[in-house]
Amino acid sequence: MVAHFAALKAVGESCRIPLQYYHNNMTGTNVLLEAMADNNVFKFVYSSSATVYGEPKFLPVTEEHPTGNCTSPYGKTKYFTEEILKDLCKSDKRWAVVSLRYFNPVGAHISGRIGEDPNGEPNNLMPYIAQVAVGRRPSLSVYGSDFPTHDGTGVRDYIHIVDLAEGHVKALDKLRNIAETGFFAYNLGTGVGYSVLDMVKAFEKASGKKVNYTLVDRRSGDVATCYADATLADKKLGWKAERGIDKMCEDTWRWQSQNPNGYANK
Ligand SMILES: CC(=O)N[C@H]1[C@@H](OP(=O)(O)OP(=O)(O)OC[C@H]2O[C@@H](n3ccc(=O)[nH]c3=O)[C@H](O)[C@@H]2O)O[C@H](CO)[C@@H](O)[C@@H]1O
Repeated sequence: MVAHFAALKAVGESCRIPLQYYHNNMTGTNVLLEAMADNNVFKFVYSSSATVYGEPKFLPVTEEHPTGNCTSPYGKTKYFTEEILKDLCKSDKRWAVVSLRYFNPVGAHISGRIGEDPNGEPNNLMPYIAQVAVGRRPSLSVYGSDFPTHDGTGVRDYIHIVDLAEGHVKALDKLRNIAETGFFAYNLGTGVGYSVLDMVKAFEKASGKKVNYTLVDRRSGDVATCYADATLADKKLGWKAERGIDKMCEDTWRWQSQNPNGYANK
């Protein structure tokens, strides 16, 4: 049996206060691991994040890149949890852990019925763009236009949520089929970086709507550029991202235009 740990990511992301981040993630990890061992479950997929790498020292970022120099408390919880899991695997050879380091998940299910509906004002780029396009918010604030990137705005590796889900299925298959134990980390990204303004343009094309924006100061903790080398996941899990930026925007727009208020007022 294989357990999945996505719930803790949701808990971490819904908390704004660093102490709560740490408390929820760290306490949750220990309680879960004990409960698993008590029930003879030693296989585990962990939802980690590219934020464990902090400000990239080289690009594209491989799994060999040093971790821990995180720029946010959220990133640190991901790093600390990975460290706990590595120690666990070293000290008890029964454990096999796959840590999936997500780059920037976006998009929605193709049906338009399952999508992202953050509470309050979105923190992340894609839901913000989608809410501006649908008329729910007047304008996007673009955080920083003086980064050393092709247009001055931050560059990220956006990955379609369905590709990400398929990465989990591959990770589960691997855990089911290997005799090997230990800690294994894989980047889940496309290997391509797009700027904030690239995303705005792609979304305008997919939706046919204007996305108004204003250039404002940088947001604290944001790095200039981050994108993955995802070849290890291809080699070891047989996974690679299949959906590009147009598909990410089309599917997000289908969800947002069919559900302008998210899951409310159906
Ligand atoms: C350091 C950190 O906590 N990173 C998290 C953050 O990544 P990250 O900060 O990269 O993701 P965002 O979607 O928030 O931002 C992407 C890019 O858009 C810009 N931007 C964002 C919002 C906005 O209103 N205006 C704007 O210009 C940002 O400056 C950045 O350049 O969210 C991801 C998706 O949940 C998480 O996986 C990451 O772990």
